[in-house]
Amino acid sequence: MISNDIDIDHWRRALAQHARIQIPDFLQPAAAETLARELAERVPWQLAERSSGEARTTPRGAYPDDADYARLLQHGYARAANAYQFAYDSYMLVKAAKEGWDPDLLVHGVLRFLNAPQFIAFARLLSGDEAISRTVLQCTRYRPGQYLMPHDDQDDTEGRRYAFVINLSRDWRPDWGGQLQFLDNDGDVLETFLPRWNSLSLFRVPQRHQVTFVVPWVAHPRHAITGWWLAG
Ligand SMILES: O=C(O)CCC(=O)C(=O)O
Ligand SMILES: [Fe+2]
Repeated sequence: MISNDIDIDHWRRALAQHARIQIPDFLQPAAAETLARELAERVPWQLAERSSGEARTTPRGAYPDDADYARLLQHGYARAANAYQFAYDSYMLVKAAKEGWDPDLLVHGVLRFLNAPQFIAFARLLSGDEAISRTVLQCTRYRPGQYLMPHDDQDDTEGRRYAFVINLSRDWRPDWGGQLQFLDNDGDVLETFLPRWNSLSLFRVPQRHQVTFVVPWVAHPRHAITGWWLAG
């Protein structure tokens, strides 16, 4: 599934030095194609948003209708003036696997693959973090008007060590928004990762970052498989 051509030593040094990297051509091309098609055509999306003041993901099979969706988005925008907000589409792979949802989807295999001993060994090698013991995962989709405001991914209960994003949308343009940006405490943008086709964005947690607002003229959604490497 993962490309055999990744220069692990190079990326290990870059990650140790910068705490964030973007590896191009991460998956083998056929795997990237297959997963991209699945995200575009088969994944039954849920809406993740925070307009009530708490993170919520719509239950399986209960994506809001157009009117409810528009209302939720507008509530989120109104509250975004003063509070942390986000709105994006998600498919909760860990929960889906636990509860046996949609067994025909190939993305379940990605969760298994990214938790196999060989992959955990790869994660430890790349990061130098021997405490990494498992991977949690979700599929994500960002459409026009969706976004994820600045946050740092710190989660004391889960033990997140690294965050990663496998980007599966083609030919992403910088004017489309949907960029992963790293921020300092003054609000300056330290670095921007365009969600490039088949790249792996990988960064140490905690770090302040955001996914910028996706513009109305975007040609297609921003699809990704994203997750964390956890300790313990
Ligand atoms: O999709 C991305 O580029 C980053 C997503 C993210 O920061 C998150 O889900 O916490
Ligand atoms: Fe994040």
